[in-house]
Amino acid sequence: MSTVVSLPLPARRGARSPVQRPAPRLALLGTGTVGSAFVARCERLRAQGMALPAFAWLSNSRVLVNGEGDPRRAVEEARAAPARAGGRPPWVENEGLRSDDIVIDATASDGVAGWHSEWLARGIHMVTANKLGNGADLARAQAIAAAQRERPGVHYGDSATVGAGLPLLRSIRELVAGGDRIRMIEGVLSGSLAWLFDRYDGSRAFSELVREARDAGFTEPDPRDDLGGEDVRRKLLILARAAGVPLEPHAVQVESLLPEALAQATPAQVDERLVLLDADLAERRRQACADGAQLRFVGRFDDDGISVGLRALPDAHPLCAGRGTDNLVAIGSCRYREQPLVIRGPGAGAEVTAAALLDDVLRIARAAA
Ligand SMILES: NC(=O)C1=CN([C@@H]2O[C@H](COP(=O)(O)OP(=O)(O)OC[C@H]3O[C@@H](n4cnc5c(N)ncnc54)[C@H](O)[C@@H]3O)[C@@H](O)[C@H]2O)C=CC1
Ligand SMILES: N[C@@H](CC=O)C(=O)O
Repeated sequence: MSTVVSLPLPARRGARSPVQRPAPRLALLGTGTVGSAFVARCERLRAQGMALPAFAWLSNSRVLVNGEGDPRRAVEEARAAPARAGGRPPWVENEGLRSDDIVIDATASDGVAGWHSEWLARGIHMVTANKLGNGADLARAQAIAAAQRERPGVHYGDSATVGAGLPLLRSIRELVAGGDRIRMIEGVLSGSLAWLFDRYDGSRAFSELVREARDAGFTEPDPRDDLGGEDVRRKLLILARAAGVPLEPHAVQVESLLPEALAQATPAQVDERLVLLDADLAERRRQACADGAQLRFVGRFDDDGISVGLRALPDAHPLCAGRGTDNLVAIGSCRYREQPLVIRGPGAGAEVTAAALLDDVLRIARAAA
């Protein structure tokens, strides 16, 4: 298998009717926890007879590899490639994509998210686990929405970005399309923090659990994005914007769990500084237990504002009912005025996220057929 230099359009074989278009192909960015699980799922289902678009190429920050052979071997090759010293990412010069192809963003890269609207404008479908498309600056989310309006047949699949594919975004969009108004969204939106506070019973240090959550693939590549509340901020922004409320990131009040020395650490220092979390969280847990409460990291959006932070909730509070990586989200609207609509289920992990990406790919492939 060789590194791709360029991808010219394949020669057309035989006669095609003028309306027949080449089959869409997949181009995967990111071969880490989520990207490699996506490829494994595709190839498992393909082996079981499911019709799926072929891979054109896969890329990470180091190399771009042709995916037309065995994509699992392409992932191994990409993951084993040596680090690159700076410069533009490997796919920028050589992407060779054509309209109707599907780019899957399984990176956490701000640079890649900056390309989403560009690909849509070129008629290339996007499927993303990366929240920095619709969950960062408002101007970027608006550019993505504008590109979709200008190319109505071109799809932006973002179900993996909130709840790792739980039917949260879909439900909000359908309620709004049906004339409803979303008045409130409240819940546990971080799978890793849900898992951490579910497990944190005082028998082990919080920092030890953070390492376990990271190794299990629940956290962001940099776990400070979870611990600092950034990940939940992004998800709340995505949900609020889907509800038709165009908020800027600074509108969200974020209570970070990070002590300053951990927030300022270099990536190489993060692991050793995780212990700095322990004393404060042990005290907050002790206080919560004394009050008959449990710690939950909660995001809330309503007419009064939007906030993210750690709350001590009474044991019987509905948001304490989640287990493991469960996200548990209540949506209040004009339709669901008395009792909120509640959506609960696993909200992090490579398998559920890869499945959400593939669901979006399949929706696009079906629409294109
Ligand atoms: N782990 C989870 O449960 C969930 C993760 N996500 C999202 O999935 C995304 C990926 O997460 P992980 O797989 O855990 O991260 P990871 O750190 O394991 O993998 C990231 C990959 O992106 C590649 N990459 C970075 N910059 C790049 C660039 N400019 N061009 C091409 N490739 C680039 C890296 O080389 C690496 O292969 C993140 O945005 C995360 O928020 C979303 C839902 C759930
Ligand atoms: N790090 C995220 C992964 C899914 O979005 C989380 O903990 O929920």
